[in-house]
Amino acid sequence: MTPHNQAQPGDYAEAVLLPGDPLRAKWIAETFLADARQVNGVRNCLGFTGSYKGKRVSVQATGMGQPSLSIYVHELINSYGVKTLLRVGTCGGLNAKVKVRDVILAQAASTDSAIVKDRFGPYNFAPIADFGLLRKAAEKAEAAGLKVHAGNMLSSDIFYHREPGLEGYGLLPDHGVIGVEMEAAALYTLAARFGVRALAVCTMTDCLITGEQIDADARQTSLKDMVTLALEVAIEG
Ligand SMILES: O=P(O)(O)O[C@H]1O[C@H](CO)[C@@H](O)[C@H]1O
Ligand SMILES: O=c1cc[nH]c(=O)[nH]1
Repeated sequence: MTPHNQAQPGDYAEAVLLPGDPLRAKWIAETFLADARQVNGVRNCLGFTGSYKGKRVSVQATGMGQPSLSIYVHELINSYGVKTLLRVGTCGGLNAKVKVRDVILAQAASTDSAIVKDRFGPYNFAPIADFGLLRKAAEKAEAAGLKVHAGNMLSSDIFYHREPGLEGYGLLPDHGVIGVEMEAAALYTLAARFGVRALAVCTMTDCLITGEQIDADARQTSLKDMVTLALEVAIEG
């Protein structure tokens, strides 16, 4: 047990899906997992373990932002022996090629966060996805006919910028950064630090160029493709 997790050793599978939203964790457990049981409820940051296609898988909410994700991921790795971490998130779109409901595989995660910057002194560390997970996700998405984009994500500490639309993102969209969310860079940095595997898979739910958004119902259905993809990758080990 940890300050943020009441699960016992062995309660988590080696592969864990990581949504920001605790209710998404519950929805994933209820919708996709067989024999799911809740393993964590501290702060309502819900965690569940069950099975998908006969293989043991867990899902744990991380809350929003890199400090919150870092706590859950640090503990999952160091107290519960988790080896494969798959973020299943939502993101904003920074590139006209990425349409609402498309899935982004975060090949790398740029960031404005001190949580990554302060760790490396004079160096600019590049947080990157595990190549094996990324390749597997890309292959499975293609086989399933899913519209996915692999590319550079921004993990920002800021949701509401003062400037409208793309203006808050400086030169990043011109340098191939295609989406913005709030956790992947910390996830990749912790995975590198502790020698485990991580990939962030995000559904684009609001386009910062056109202002188009999907409503809550459409959000749920469109997240199904992303969650199925992440589960398929998770069970292959
Ligand atoms: O939908 P989730 O996984 O929470 O991800 C995105 O949504 C939240 C902001 O609304 C941030 O956590 C961001 O990364
Ligand atoms: O962090 C996020 C998540 C979804 N949409 C955004 O614009 N930002």
